Amino acid sequence: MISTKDITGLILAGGRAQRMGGIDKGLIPFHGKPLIESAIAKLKPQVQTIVINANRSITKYATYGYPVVMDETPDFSGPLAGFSVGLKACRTPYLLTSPCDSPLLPNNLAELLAVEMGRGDFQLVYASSKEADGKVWAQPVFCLMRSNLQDSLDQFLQKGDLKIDRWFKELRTSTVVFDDPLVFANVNTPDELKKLEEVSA
Ligand SMILES: Nc1nc2c(ncn2[C@@H]2O[C@H](COP(=O)(O)OP(=O)(O)OP(=O)(O)O)[C@@H](O)[C@H]2O)c(=O)[nH]1
Ligand SMILES: [Mg+2]
Repeated sequence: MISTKDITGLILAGGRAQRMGGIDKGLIPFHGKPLIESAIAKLKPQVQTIVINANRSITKYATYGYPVVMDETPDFSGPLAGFSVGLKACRTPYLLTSPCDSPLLPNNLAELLAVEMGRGDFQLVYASSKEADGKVWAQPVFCLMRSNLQDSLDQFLQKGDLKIDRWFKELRTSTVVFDDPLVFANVNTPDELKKLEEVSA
């Protein structure tokens, strides 16, 4: 059984946030508090400790009391660059990832992904959401992986590939479908931020 103490939570706050006007998304207020505080509050009870991946505002992110790791590549090459430095900083057997811009992330994310991880010989289990129309969508930035995947990921990135789904295809993976699509709602634009505040008031 994988327990809370076996898991480090990695919050991905390293993107450019271009659709948000290029400001640092993790620090935008959501219900009056920086978005990242919602992610920290949701993840904290689910993991032993947290690591923040950011490429800007490092001093500000550091005030939350967790290690802040920057991408090793300076070109904003996507979330896998964050996974890579998160795996290097991880001191537990498992790493759970979540973006900084999904403030309603599931309270049972770690629990359900860990149960699935224990059901088979999997290396990584990612979340999927069931939308109102019944369609199932992969939510690959919400995933639980074995922390020994560092070499696999670095070899993949060295090939020049950045696509998360192509890395997953190299691994033994499974998924867990969450029925409430709202828990993965993410804010990419000021308008989406406003709408999500309204529905989660
Ligand atoms: N470490 C790292 N994380 C990234 C990078 N690009 C995106 N992410 C993270 O991946 C998650 C999903 O990315 P997006 O929703 O596209 O966020 P974004 O790239 O900041 O926003 P846009 O520039 O508008 O696409 C977010 O948590 C981002 O912080 C990157 O180059 N490096
Ligand atoms: Mg992006």
